[in-house]
Amino acid sequence: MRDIVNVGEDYGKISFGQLRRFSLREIQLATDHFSESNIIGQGGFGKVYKGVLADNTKVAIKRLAPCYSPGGEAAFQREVQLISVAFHKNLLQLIGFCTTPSERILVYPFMQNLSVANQLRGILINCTLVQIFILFVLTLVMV
Ligand SMILES: Nc1ncnc2c1ncn2[C@@H]1O[C@H](COP(=O)(O)OP(=O)(O)OP(=O)(O)O)[C@@H](O)[C@H]1O
Repeated sequence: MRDIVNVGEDYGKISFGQLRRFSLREIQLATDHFSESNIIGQGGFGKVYKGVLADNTKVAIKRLAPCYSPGGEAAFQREVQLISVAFHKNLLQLIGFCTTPSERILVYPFMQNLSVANQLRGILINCTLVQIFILFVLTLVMV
């Protein structure tokens, strides 16, 4: 049986499954008030923060970028609805969400591998840039 959560006049009634609804205060405490030092990634949806909940659970907190609107609200509803009904062994299960007039946030389990993969991608890009720079300098020296 799915919970129907009324999240405000703008949203209407949305089915969110068995998701936990977090208060903004809980999210702020988990991320140390969205501290820059807790940013672990940036996706099309917005910034992703590492967080620790009151029960010590490590989470990844996706904060919808304000500039994502006007499509942002619809995208948020779609993402929450789709993820709340999608159960698959390869799909990261959404823990919960937080929504206020100014914030739309998704809470996922923290995956160390995802974060490491992102860091490796950054290192790889940096290495490629260094290689291009070295090739450029060598070309200048040889000409
Ligand atoms: N659950 C998670 N645990 C750890 N790190 C995560 C988690 N989710 C996202 N991240 C980090 O945040 C980054 C951005 O993730 P996000 O899912 O927002 O965007 P994306 O994977 O680039 O795809 P999209 O195109 O949907 O935005 C990832 O590359 C990863 O480093």
